[in-house]
Amino acid sequence: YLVGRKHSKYFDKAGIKGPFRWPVVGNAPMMLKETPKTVFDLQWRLIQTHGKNIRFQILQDRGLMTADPKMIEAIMSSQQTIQKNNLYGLLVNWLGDGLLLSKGKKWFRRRKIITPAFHFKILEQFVEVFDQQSAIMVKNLYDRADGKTVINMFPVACLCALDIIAETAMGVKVNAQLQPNFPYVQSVTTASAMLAERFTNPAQRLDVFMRLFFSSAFAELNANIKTMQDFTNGVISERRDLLQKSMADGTYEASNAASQDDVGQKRRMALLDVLLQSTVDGAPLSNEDIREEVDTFMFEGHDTTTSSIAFTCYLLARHPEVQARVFQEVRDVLGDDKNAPVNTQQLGELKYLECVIKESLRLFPSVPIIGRHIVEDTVLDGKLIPGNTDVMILIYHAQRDPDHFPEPHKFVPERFSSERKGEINSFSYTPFSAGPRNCIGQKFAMLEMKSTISKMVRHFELLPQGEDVQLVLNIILRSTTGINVGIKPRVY
Ligand code: HEM
Repeated sequence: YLVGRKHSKYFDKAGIKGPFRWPVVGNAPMMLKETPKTVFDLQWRLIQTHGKNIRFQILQDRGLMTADPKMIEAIMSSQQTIQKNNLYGLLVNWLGDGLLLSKGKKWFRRRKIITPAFHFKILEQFVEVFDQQSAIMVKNLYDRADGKTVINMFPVACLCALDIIAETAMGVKVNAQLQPNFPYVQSVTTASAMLAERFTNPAQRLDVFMRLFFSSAFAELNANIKTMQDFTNGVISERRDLLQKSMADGTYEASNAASQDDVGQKRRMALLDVLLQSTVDGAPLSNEDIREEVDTFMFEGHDTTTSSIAFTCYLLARHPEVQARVFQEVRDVLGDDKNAPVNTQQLGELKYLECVIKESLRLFPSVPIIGRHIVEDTVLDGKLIPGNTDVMILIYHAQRDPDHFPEPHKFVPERFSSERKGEINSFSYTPFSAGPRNCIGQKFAMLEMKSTISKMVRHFELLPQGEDVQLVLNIILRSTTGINVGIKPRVY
């Protein structure tokens, strides 16, 4: 009761309003009729009625939703507000204290150690992997390239993204695209789907309820998590042994670039190798520390890029004039040999494609909402926000705010052109978050997306086949109707 009084007092003083709250239960009754499909509309109505900062209460939990760039800036820029909220707890059995979930000193130290793993020199060697795996993706699509067959791009891009992240994070090929029933691949896809289900189904939120009412699903989820962790642990031990052996026999090269192996083949550093060589206060990271981080890359690094690759293909299929411009640029930069591999410099020259991806991430941000927990009373954008408040940053709505984006629902890649630089308020557009807790994989993701999407456009004309998307918040942004296109081989 006292917590409630304090929140009411502070929110009133800050002029933050919200929908009617019932005694004790707050806004819980309003939420009963909402689903992950209706949540975006609900938030939009709340913004229209109460403004861009909205207070809410679900039972004893008090919260603030915001789509206000000034408030978003205050939250994202501050070191005081980097703790995640309870919803992320669903991921803890798999990701442990990895970078996405950790807090306080542990997060700070880990972030410092992991940052060099995403150095440009490391990312540069991954471009070959992006290229090879996207080549497999397009090759697999040719038998459906009749211009009529409806292709849901989500599962297609998902297997490609899984192959890419496994090879770059762990240095192993899992061949998801060639043999999707490989146990590790099955476990990642099954566990991701089951976690998404838990996310959308309030009855499955708490482990105790899962254990009591969904015991077989819970056992299946845990078995899949175990399969993934056993696999990651195996890879880590193997690569630690290799590293120690090479140090012992003098063949170790402490470098962040690719080196040659015994048979003269180029050996790539995986993100995991960088972590194996890192130390905290002189001591190496333990296998368990590394496991949490590698699993975090596997999780954060595949569904997000999948969603973005799929939505970008969808938008290109439905905007032929934009697609024609992308195709022209791709031909100008990459040439007419569809199968010639692409390098980092060329990807850097695909400037219009970059605008297209950015605009696609504006309309369809893979991470449409970020949650934080404000632990102590904190002044944010001149407003005193009480401690013990859950925050939801409504990235999706901030990025469709008509005050900041004229014709907000229209797909206009030119918004991001260099001539119009500076027109977009940085905190109304944050698909990768911003500030100290932003996405560490942003550059990795951009290179990967440019590689896969340019490959699609080089090989196929994308056509507007299939149902339109029906957005649903399901950890990341997905569509209940698929993210559909048709494809026709390009002849040139
Ligand atoms: C289109 C692709 C991607 C999008 C839109 C995206 C978006 C985001 C966002 C919004 C956050 C902040 C989450 C929060 O505050 O709760 C985040 C964090 C993170 N992302 Fe990404 N991400 C993408 C790809 C990747 C990739 C490819 C990797 C790894 C290879 C990655 C690794 C991470 C990690 C480790 C964090 C946690 C960082 C920290 O808390 O210090 N992401 N990402």
